[in-house]
Amino acid sequence: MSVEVPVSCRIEGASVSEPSFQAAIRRRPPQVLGWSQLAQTSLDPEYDSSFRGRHVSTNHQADTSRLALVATAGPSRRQPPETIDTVRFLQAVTASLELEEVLGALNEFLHQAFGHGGWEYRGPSDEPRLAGGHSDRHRIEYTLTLNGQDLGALKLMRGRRFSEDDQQRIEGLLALAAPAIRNALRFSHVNRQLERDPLTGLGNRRALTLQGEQWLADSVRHHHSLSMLVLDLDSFKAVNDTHGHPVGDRILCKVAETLMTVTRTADLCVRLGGDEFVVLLPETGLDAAQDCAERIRRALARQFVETESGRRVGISVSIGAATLRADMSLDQLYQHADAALYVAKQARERDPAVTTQAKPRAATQRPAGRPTMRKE
Ligand SMILES: Nc1nc2c(ncn2[C@@H]2O[C@H](COP(=O)(O)OP(=O)(O)OP(=O)(O)O)[C@@H](O)[C@H]2O)c(=O)[nH]1
Repeated sequence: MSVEVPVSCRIEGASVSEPSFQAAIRRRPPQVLGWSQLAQTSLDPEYDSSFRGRHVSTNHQADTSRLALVATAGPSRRQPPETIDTVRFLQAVTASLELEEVLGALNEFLHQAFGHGGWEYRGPSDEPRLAGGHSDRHRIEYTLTLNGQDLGALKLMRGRRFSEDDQQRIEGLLALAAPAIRNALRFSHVNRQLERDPLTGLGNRRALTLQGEQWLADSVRHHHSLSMLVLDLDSFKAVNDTHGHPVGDRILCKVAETLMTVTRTADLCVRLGGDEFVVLLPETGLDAAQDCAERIRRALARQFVETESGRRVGISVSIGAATLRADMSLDQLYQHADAALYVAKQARERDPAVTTQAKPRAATQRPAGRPTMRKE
């Protein structure tokens, strides 16, 4: 029986294969390994060349500041098992590509073997931090790397110290889990890219749908308000036509930057497409949403982009606001905000000095052909 099977069939297609990892596993065919064998699998110097160093950098010798091992309070009460079912372990950590689930499965195993009470994972770059259990006085932190690739850092905590034996065994399991963590990180990265507008770095329509549906359900469940702003730049076509698309692009980026500055971290700012943006405001009623819209409009009115010839191109925007009412879908919330935007645009066309966004009017209809929130 080969433990290569669950790894390759689960991971193939989602990431490149890891020949060194598979080669190492192939040399240890038995399903159940003793701890000493497992430690050798990952740490045997024979494998160092194929692994290009250890999968797991413990730093406990090189960098003691990363490792806060506190003196033991007494003898260990719980002995780790003498063997580990590597197939079951690999099946558990490769059963999902979701980082949270991979780390959950890993920590479940670690908990069974070492009885740690809590863990914290800090991913590389902008990965969210994940944690489980509770913090405790004895901590050990592993910096995870796989063939030189940063996989983040995992901190384990428990009420008694981690012995040298424990550390070696934990390293063995982390080494086995490293490819699964790497694949989950890639999956998470790809997913985030899919929800991002490449020009401005804001969320896109997909992000709005995913996050919006969740916030809408939360708002209904907890009777919280939820509001939406729909923004559309004024005469943006003329900006493009007069100054060229690169200047138009810089204006779109400036709008995104301003939205991120003016709104709260809890709000979601997305570029829906073209010169249209949406801000979703959780726990916000209509009055507060309109205040926010006015803050955005004023902030944008102070911004400009300078052309190569030194001309300053200002930014003008119309904004519609709407708040969630009973039985509204996300798309209906968008349509209400969009109707308010339409009123604001019309008012501005009649009188360019009109500044504020209009309230939604039930009777207001967009001309046919306007995109709905769901349309790609
Ligand atoms: N620079 C740039 N322009 C874009 C992009 N996407 C869409 N556009 C342009 O945005 C313009 C939007 O034009 P319209 O929808 O007519 O809007 P408008 O000129 O702002 O008109 P009003 O909304 O009525 O004030 C079009 O000229 C599109 O080509 C982009 O990524 N970059």
